[in-house]
Amino acid sequence: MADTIRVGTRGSALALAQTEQIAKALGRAAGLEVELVTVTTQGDTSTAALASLGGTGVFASALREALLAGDVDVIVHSLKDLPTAAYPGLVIGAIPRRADARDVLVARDGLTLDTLPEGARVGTGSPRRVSQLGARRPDLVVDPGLRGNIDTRMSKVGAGGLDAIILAAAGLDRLGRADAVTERFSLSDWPTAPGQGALALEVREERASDAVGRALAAGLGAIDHATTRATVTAERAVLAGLEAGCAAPVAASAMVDDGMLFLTASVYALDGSAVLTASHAAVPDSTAALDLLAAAEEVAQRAVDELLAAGAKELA
Ligand SMILES: NCc1[nH]cc(CCC(=O)O)c1CC(=O)O
Repeated sequence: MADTIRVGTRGSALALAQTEQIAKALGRAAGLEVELVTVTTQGDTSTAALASLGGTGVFASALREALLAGDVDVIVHSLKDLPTAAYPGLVIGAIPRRADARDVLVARDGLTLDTLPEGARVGTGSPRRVSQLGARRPDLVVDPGLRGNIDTRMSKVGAGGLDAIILAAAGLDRLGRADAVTERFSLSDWPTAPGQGALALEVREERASDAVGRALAAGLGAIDHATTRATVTAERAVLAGLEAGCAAPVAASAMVDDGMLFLTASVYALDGSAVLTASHAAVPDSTAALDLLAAAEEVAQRAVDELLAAGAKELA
């Protein structure tokens, strides 16, 4: 490894924006130069439905091959697009502080979910969002074909034939497009995808032990955010525990407040006709602070047990 860290990223505007931001912070923390290397993935070039390409994992695999081959030293993922299974030879080196985990509505004429007229067309390709829309506004028409980068999706609103689309707040915020948002949904009644709004920096398990390798390890440690790591660990453990494929309608939202960890997880029937929700908390005892990572696994297990007992498999 030279004394430049090569950071692998997808080539979409959002991927480049978020990788640039975090790579700069990593370089500063490590005291090293950073260089962005764009890796094209099948998920970017194909217009086929994500599910037919093997799910959101298509975004990760080309990056991971470049990392394993030594073409880059670190890769940056949107955590919600990263499959929960461990990848041989690679580890998550850092999970930085999470951005806004909420979903937002981008609608014509300042409309909100409550004020969209009956029969309005709302675009989203996410099964979770389709289910949530069906539960909240069964009278709306969902256009499930919405794919492509964020600019393409936003151009469909208004003159493009859709009345609204639903997107992740984090993506719009990182691209500087928050001005287009007409409503931010509260996480308590519209929980979002496990890991939404968080990034993961992945590295090779076998670290270089030279000065640059040590500086990279120190930099990763400095940008890692323990609270985010705990909350996304809880959320992703729900996904793994339900043995849900990445396209399954599962939402999970965890938070740490005053040393306690709270988790709410929901599983949806695709048509929005039913939803199962489990909420659990881990509270420290009077003698010791919570081990947040252990608590994350433990609350997730309780939520999964409750959801499975309530029939989540039959729904999802
Ligand atoms: N599904 C694609 C995807 N993956 C990550 C984000 C951006 C937000 C994030 O970091 O969670 C988006 C766009 C979206 O869902 O609107």
